[in-house]
Amino acid sequence: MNTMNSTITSEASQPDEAAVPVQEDKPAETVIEEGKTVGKPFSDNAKFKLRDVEVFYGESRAIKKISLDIARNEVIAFIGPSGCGKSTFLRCLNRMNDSIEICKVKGSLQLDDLDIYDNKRDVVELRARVGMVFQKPNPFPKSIYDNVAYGPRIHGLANRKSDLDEIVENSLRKAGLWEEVKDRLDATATGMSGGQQQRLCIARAIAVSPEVVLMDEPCSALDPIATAKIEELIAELSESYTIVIVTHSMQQAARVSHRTAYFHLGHLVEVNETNKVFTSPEHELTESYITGRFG
Ligand SMILES: Nc1ncnc2c1ncn2[C@@H]1O[C@H](COP(=O)(O)OP(=O)(O)OP(=O)(O)O)[C@@H](O)[C@H]1O
Repeated sequence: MNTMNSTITSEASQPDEAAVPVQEDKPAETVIEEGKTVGKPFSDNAKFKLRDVEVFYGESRAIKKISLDIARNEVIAFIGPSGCGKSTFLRCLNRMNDSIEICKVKGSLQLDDLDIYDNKRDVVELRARVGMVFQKPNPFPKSIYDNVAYGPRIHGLANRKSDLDEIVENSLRKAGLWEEVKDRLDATATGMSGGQQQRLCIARAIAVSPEVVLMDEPCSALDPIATAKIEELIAELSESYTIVIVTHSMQQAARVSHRTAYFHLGHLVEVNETNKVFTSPEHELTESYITGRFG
């Protein structure tokens, strides 16, 4: 476990190091010990080993000494109130935060034995291993085929057209989209429904054979039927990939994930088997959140 540098009393948007009173509808004496996460944050089969991770936006510390393992082929859900740092932490896993100039990441972040933040790291290669699907479907304004073929082309994964065709077909099949689009691969992707576009983005992400797929609220722009399709897909994909999903829906976390991580004010408060988090959480802040007392 990590060193515990300070003790911070819960609640929102206060200066980092201050101990501040909680709001009335929150547990009165709840404290979060920095760097201390209850439950089972570590694994014997880690794909990611993340230790004492801190993320700063300028002077403001958005992630506070988080340590966590993410296991191979697990689906882990990140949940917590708005602004608690779920997306910020997720984006560290493939250095998506690099594009934000004021953002600085500290600590040790390893993918297998590779230091993700090594200065010499090829970020394009890293993102091929750790793909990402965003909140809003963001297909390129190109054909369905070219969206999926884009990554394999830039990474030189296919020498012949027939190889590329095969990658495109397999990726669309894995994303549960092949039957719907096989007769219109040349049609523009932006003409598809929102749910189809999101499955296309998943096909695009898996076309470069990533080991990990990060999903940042992938269903928040979708209707319940499209959401159900993506959730089925997550279950199928978890046989081949490690999946990290940020979600505001506790029902979704309960349906799709093996472990759930509860974030609060930049701390990782609790990580446990999903069933345990939702039936008998160990930390009172987790309990307050899942019972709807705040969030
Ligand atoms: N680009 C940025 N510049 C400055 N501060 C940022 C930036 N992105 C996020 N933050 C801040 O970092 C903290 C964590 O934000 P983040 O988006 O990671 O939280 P979240 O839990 O994913 O929230 P939500 O559920 O609302 O998407 C917040 O205080 C937020 O205001």
